[in-house]
Amino acid sequence: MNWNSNLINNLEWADKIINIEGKQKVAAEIAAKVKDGDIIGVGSGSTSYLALVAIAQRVKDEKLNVKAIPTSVELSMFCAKLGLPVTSLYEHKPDWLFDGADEVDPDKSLIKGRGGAMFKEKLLISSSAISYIIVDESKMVNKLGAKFPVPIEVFPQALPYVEKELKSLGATEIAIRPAKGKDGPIISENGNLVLDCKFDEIGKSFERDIKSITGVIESGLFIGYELNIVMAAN
Ligand SMILES: O=C(CO)[C@H](O)[C@H](O)COP(=O)(O)O
Repeated sequence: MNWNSNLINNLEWADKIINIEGKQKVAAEIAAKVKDGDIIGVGSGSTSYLALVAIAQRVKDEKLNVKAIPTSVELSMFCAKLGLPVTSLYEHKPDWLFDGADEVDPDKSLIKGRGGAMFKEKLLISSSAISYIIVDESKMVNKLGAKFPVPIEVFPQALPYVEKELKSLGATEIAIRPAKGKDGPIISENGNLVLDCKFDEIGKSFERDIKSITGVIESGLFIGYELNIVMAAN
């Protein structure tokens, strides 16, 4: 068993990753982009984890000087475990980043945030010169919202107001994301609630419309960003 597979086997969700071989192949392609001195933004989720493992392997083998900016506590812990030095947006701007997505439409717009990390993920994508989004065929949709609701991070006391505003934007279902392993709602890494919101139609202005509601920290809609979609073969 090599170094990579040891780490992957240690993950509690390793056996749940769909199309692991295809994603590992793409992870190797992403790792091949690493240059000495790079500052790399690290997205959250299982696909990002596979890319991180491949990058850490290259860094270790070739003794590269690379720093990561993780988008969640989970990925920060993985960076530590993999021996990848971590930095922050205070000190560095990412040269490039990789991340996953829950849905990708034909215009390369995304829904992200199954892991609840969309605020930091959007901050990193907005701060980075180049963004690689790793997906497979299962993430491709004709229309955003086809498979996933839109995650929205909300300041807790703003909940009644935000719900009212989301309904007037056309939300047909609004669910407060429940925690696992704790009673009550999930609390994001920024101390907020996460709503999962369904809309019949997601218009081009929706990302801006949702963000303009006082109390909304961020949504998982990524519309009109310059993204490189990297597809894992099935
Ligand atoms: O946005 C995310 C986390 O907030 C993830 O990138 C997205 O949920 C995809 O995850 P996975 O690679 O595990 O399918």
